[in-house]
Amino acid sequence: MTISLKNIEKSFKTDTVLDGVSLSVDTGETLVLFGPSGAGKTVLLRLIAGVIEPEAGEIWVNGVNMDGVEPEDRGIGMAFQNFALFPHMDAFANIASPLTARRQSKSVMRQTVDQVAKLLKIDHVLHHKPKELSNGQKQRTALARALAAQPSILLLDDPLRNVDAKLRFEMRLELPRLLKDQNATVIYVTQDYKEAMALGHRIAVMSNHGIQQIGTPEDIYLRPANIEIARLFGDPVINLLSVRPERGANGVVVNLSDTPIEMAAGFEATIGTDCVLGLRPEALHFVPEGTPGAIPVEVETETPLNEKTVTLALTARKREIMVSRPAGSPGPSRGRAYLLVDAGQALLFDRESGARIAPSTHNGLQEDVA
Ligand SMILES: Nc1ncnc2c1ncn2[C@@H]1O[C@H](COP(=O)(O)OP(=O)(O)OP(=O)(O)O)[C@@H](O)[C@H]1O
Repeated sequence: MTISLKNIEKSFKTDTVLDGVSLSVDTGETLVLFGPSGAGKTVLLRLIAGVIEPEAGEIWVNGVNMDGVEPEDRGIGMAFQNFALFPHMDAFANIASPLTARRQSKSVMRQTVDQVAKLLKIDHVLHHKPKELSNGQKQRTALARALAAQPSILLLDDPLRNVDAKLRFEMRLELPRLLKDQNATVIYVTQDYKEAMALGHRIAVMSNHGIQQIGTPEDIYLRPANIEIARLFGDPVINLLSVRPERGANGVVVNLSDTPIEMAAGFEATIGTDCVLGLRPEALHFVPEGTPGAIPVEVETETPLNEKTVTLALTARKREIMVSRPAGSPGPSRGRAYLLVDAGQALLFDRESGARIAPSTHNGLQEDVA
């Protein structure tokens, strides 16, 4: 089942929420809608579900225009933020409700409910009524109900929002497997970039009434369309430093701590312009003094996190740089140190517009931007 949106426009009174949104989702694909609160993610799901109507544009499901098709006739499963559980039924009956309606046999029903309940870690509360469930459990019950129905199209609105960090981590690993088994076409809303990267075959980044960028998690992380998107993905956040590229001995360079960093090929057009250099904390590496191209810095603090160690360092002009390295790997905890930049991962943005500057290839063409 495919979904295709063409130039969708939606306003509430005078407030424009979506201004010309187009996207398509393939059969079996999980597309994540990611963006800040109020970006219009829920509104987009509700439009696809048919609960509200767009002012303009078209919604196609599997090649059929949904204009005038009632929500219940669209064959779409949903789990929305407000749970919408039946209060008089226990969690089991809630999850089983779409199967009951389809007159599934008791044993198939039991098996399906048990499987999703186990996966979502609510198998111990199946006999609880909604009022006896925590918000996180209610949310997982609603998600379990949507999954148990095994619809070909599934719209999931931030289904792990109220779930604690540890469980979310586990779900990020488990959910893609289940969705793959079901071969469902999924649109999944989240505000958590790690969830977006773990679950999405592609991610659509929404803000300012539309989709700012759509691409694979790798595209978005390594080739963000602009500074705003670069900042939304990654923890610690990407380092952003004002620079003016110059011509160096072997191509274009930018200066940090009075040391030239050689950029990858293709940035000649940026020479002398005001740019912002984007360096992911993991694209910086501590190296011994005297390593060619290394930048001198002063290490201020070191913070051990679970799987990585994050170091705050200052350049000669007291600009802050965050460096991240795998936990347990050696690195300085204070004082003078030297950093080598992975030039292939260094990004340049136009300082005025914030747009990423794509390097031109040797034949003068720009790289493909998603
Ligand atoms: N029925 C409505 N009437 C008026 N305004 C609405 C209505 N539904 C949504 N909006 C507005 O549309 C905008 C987008 O809302 P939406 O719920 O889609 O955001 P979101 O991206 O899903 O945010 P969150 O991540 O917080 O759920 C908001 O400014 C909201 O106030």
